Amino acid sequence: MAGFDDLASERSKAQFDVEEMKVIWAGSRHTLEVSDRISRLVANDPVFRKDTRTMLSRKDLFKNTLRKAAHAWKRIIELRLSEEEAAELRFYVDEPAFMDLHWGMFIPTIKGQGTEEQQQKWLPLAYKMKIIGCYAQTELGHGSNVQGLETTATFDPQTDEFIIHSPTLTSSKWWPGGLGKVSTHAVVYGRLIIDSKDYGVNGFIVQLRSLDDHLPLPGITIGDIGMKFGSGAYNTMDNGVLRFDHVRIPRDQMLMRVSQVTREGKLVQSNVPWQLVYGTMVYVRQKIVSDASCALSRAVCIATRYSAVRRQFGLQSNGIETQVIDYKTQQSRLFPLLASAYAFRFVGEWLKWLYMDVNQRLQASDFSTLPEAHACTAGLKSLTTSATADGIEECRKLCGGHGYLCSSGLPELFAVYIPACTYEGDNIVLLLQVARFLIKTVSQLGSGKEPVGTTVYMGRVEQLMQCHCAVQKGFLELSADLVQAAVAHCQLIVVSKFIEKLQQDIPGKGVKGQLEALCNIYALFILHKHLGDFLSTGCITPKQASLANAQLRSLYSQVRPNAIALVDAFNYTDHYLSSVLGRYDGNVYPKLYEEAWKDPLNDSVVPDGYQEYIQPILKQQLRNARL
Ligand SMILES: CCC/C=C/C(=O)SCCNC(=O)CCNC(=O)[C@H](O)C(C)(C)COP(=O)([O-])OP(=O)([O-])OC[C@H]1O[C@@H](n2cnc3c(N)ncnc32)[C@H](O)[C@@H]1OP(=O)([O-])[O-]
Ligand SMILES: Cc1cc2nc3c(=O)[nH]c(=O)nc-3n(C[C@H](O)[C@H](O)[C@H](O)COP(=O)(O)OP(=O)(O)OC[C@H]3O[C@@H](n4cnc5c(N)ncnc54)[C@H](O)[C@@H]3O)c2cc1C
Repeated sequence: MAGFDDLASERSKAQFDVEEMKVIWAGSRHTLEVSDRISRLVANDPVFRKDTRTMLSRKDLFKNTLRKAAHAWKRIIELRLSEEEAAELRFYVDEPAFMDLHWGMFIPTIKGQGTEEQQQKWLPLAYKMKIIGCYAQTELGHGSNVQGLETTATFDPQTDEFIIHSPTLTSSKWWPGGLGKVSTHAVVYGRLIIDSKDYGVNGFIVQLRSLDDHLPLPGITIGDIGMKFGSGAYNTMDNGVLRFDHVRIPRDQMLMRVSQVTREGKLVQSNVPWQLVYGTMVYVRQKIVSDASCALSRAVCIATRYSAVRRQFGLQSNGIETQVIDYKTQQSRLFPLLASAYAFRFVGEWLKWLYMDVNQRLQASDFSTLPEAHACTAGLKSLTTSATADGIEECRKLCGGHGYLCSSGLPELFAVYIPACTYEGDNIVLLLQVARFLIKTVSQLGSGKEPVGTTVYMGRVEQLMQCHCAVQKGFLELSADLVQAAVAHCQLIVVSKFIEKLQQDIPGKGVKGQLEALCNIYALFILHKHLGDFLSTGCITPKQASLANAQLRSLYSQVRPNAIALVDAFNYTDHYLSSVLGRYDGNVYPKLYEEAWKDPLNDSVVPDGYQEYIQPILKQQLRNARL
């Protein structure tokens, strides 16, 4: 039968050791073992089903998310899962929820910005989930411009407290996930005011709801901000609105690793840079890059399997039509995305290392690599999320009409994923940060300060000094071009980290060869996409451009017999993929047919509303009534 046979025969063509590739994708044998075990545990638990998600009302959807989150927590406790296993479990439950913000932002903020005393007080409560926290930074009027936040935290020396207040409508906190209906606490970012003087934005731990009956505490107004893009999708999350009316908190609830306010109301700066107030964003952006490879690989897995099952035109001698994956146009759209998924995986691995390295240096009071870490996390977050969002949509199109069905898994994946281009920093705003960093680096070239790390190549490019002079005349005027320069810089990082990966010891028959092909596809595809820039700047000649294109075509042919095995190496369960088109067994058509009948619209043969709205048209009663 079509599908079963197709994928089985594709798998038999693979020219490399898929099991070893799974290890490379996972990062280590240990990580593969953990993710494999936990993904199956989630897939086999009926509470974690997600096939009806797009059909539920918002209230039912949200309650179901709460049920899953509670069940996940119960399983984590019962099975005594380690921190790593628990994180995998939350990942495979695959439903945005308040837990993401509690574990992903609230706890890391206390760890990164709290003093040791504050960590000792708050972290045990948060780890045991005796309190649930979120990250309340963005306001109705300001998100990108963090220094423009309006919420105030005024020190009252009489009572040794801060008064947290929302002075205007636009100062209402707006967007924080987990805030709307669940969180008991938040890290709230507001302006520190002492003796009428404004000391800029700082973080404060604020209790929002009673731990007895969950009602908001006096002076606090909270709610959900409403439905978001798509059905199901991100609507499982209670993104919230929050207002303060002179809410008092003890002085020791200001996060004081960066600066402290004494009992007398004096501000004391510690030796760490003030930018650490932005530290959680660096951490989360780094994570978002790895997550991009997951989302993109998921879409690519669906589109690749389906492209091998789907047949159109070109009857062969045996009377069977051509698999659409054999069309060169399909390959030229699909394989660069497959290569990107691998590229983002490896650059994500490197970024994780960079982040850990910066953290270790910070502990030892070495702050020298913080600007580079900020530029890399900001730029790579921007590049990978934009490419992934576009890539998921391309995968939907690669699946033709059936890709538009919710049962393909792609519409919901797209709807869940696209806000990643906005949250944790709008992608253009982040590229402007990279551009600033690049200009600063260029401006130091003449001073004898050698560029290091990801900017080391700048020392070799003489024209850069002239660029600097031009840019000094008007950063804002040239910002659209500077954004392109920032993207190019980030692409260079992605390609060079892929090459560095290939220089490592890579065991397994044929594995390295496949990765080399993917790396070359990634690099040549970028070159092909920006051919005009490369030619107009004289970086390559027209002859080299056509050689590059020919090489790209030949690489597609090289990858073709391995395509299914390359997506099998992601080791995704059918539960995680939640796609009829991407099923491991390729049994697409019978299952699509079966799925259709599950739609609530098919509960009755004659639809509700027939008598009121269809029958009168057919019987011409409406027209007669008008005559
Ligand atoms: C799962 C989904 C959950 C979602 C959650 C969210 O969305 S949460 C909400 C997420 N919200 C957002 O993502 C909001 C996005 N907005 C922002 O992050 C900031 O407002 C900004 C960076 C755009 C501007 O900052 P600014 O007005 O302060 O102005 P400036 O540009 O002049 O920078 C001053 C200096 O600081 C440096 N520096 C900056 N950032 C960092 C950093 N992270 N680390 C280290 N350093 C950093 C910068 O390089 C510069 O250094 P220099 O040159 O003086 O040595
Ligand atoms: C699903 C979701 C979850 C979120 N979760 C949280 C959360 O948990 N906690 C939290 O605090 N926040 C959260 N946010 C808020 C998020 O961080 C902000 O929306 C984001 O930082 C973008 O800010 P903004 O909305 O102010 O966009 P804006 O800055 O208003 O962007 C609008 C447009 O202006 C452009 N623009 C802005 N500034 C510049 C500039 N300087 N130069 C050129 N162009 C510019 C942008 O590129 C964009 O095109 C979430 C948002 C979403 C969508």
